Amino acid sequence: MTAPSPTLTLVAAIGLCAGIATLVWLALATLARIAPRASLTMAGANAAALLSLVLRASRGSMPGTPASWLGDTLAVASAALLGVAVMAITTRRLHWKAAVMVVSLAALALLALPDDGDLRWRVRIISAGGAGLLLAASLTAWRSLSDEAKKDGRSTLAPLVLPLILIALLMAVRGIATFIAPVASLDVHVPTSLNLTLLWSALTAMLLQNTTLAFLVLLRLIRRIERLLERDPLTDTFNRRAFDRALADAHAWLGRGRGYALVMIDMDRFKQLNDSLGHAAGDAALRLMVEQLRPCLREVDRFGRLGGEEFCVLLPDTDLAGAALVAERMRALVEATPLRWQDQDWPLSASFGIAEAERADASADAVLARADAAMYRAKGQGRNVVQA
Ligand SMILES: Nc1nc2c(ncn2[C@@H]2O[C@H](COP(=O)(O)OP(=O)(O)OP(=O)(O)O)[C@@H](O)[C@H]2O)c(=O)[nH]1
Repeated sequence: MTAPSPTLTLVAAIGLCAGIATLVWLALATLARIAPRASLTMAGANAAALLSLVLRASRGSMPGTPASWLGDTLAVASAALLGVAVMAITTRRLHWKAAVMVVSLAALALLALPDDGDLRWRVRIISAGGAGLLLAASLTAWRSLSDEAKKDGRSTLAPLVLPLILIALLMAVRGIATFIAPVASLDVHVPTSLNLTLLWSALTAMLLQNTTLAFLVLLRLIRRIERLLERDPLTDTFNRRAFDRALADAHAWLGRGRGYALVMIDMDRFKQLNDSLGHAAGDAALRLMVEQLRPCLREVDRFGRLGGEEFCVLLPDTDLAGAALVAERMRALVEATPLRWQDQDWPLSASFGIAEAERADASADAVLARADAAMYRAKGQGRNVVQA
């Protein structure tokens, strides 16, 4: 009995990985319902890779048949689906259009090629289409993850897409190799050292792309759970626990020379609004106020809901004068934007209290108490004012 050729063994290993990955992603999408759209797309990417491998491996026995063309097209489709899955996980949207367009163009180009045994243009089309789509998807994912991290004030997950950029580069290298390597060696069945290297790279890429995507799905789930634990569901501001943690962190920096200020915000005559228009209108007013005030804040600022209609903004590296400016801008904005409810305008206003952290403050609670006292002074002065 003769030993199987090393290239065939590697092709079988890649196929096995693609088959197992298809089943795992299908189970994630349908049984566990974890990131179902992205998981289903990943199942599609692996299934397309497996089918493409089988069809392209049998090219020798059925040259020039539709099966051979389908195998090449599926190779591009697999990379396209991988790109769509990456973007689905990172941007939470399915970007199909560019993928469908590139795969269709590649399919047409592959159809137009003469079947004379010269694989150079086939490999170039597959490499260019696959590498281009995957690179574009990875860069979009990178941008989306970076933007999200800036918004949430967390470290970015963007480097997680680096393995996918590497895979896109490997695909490009495969295309470039067609300009250098002898024509006869482009058939992967021929066990040249170039083909063995390419097949090992493809096996690594197959494992890498699935583990990278699984990692992204997992981290996204963790981030979502963290977000649920630290956000107020009505206004999407920090809840009391998360705000207290941010405040304690800011206070710890005070000893190292980085100050901060607080702006306490309390809506005026909110009970009256609730009693007159109903609780739903009260909720809408809280959401409206938060939406209005968000543009006043920097990425480093923290907006928290302390309870009911009371909010607090933490302004790092800010003194009392800076906090007064921000608070006055906020006060004017709330006053200028009435709540539109059932075709009627209900005027809104809020009272503001500001305080700057001082080295003598033993804890953040002392600063919070000063801002709270200032806010109550604002209420006492007839509301809709800023007090220090
Ligand atoms: N709609 C709505 N109302 C809430 C929420 N949380 C607290 N409230 C209501 O907010 C009202 C707060 O009333 P008060 O503390 O008397 O304050 P106020 O009417 O704004 O009076 P001043 O602060 O003195 O101007 C209460 O009626 C609470 O029931 C909420 O999440 N949604």
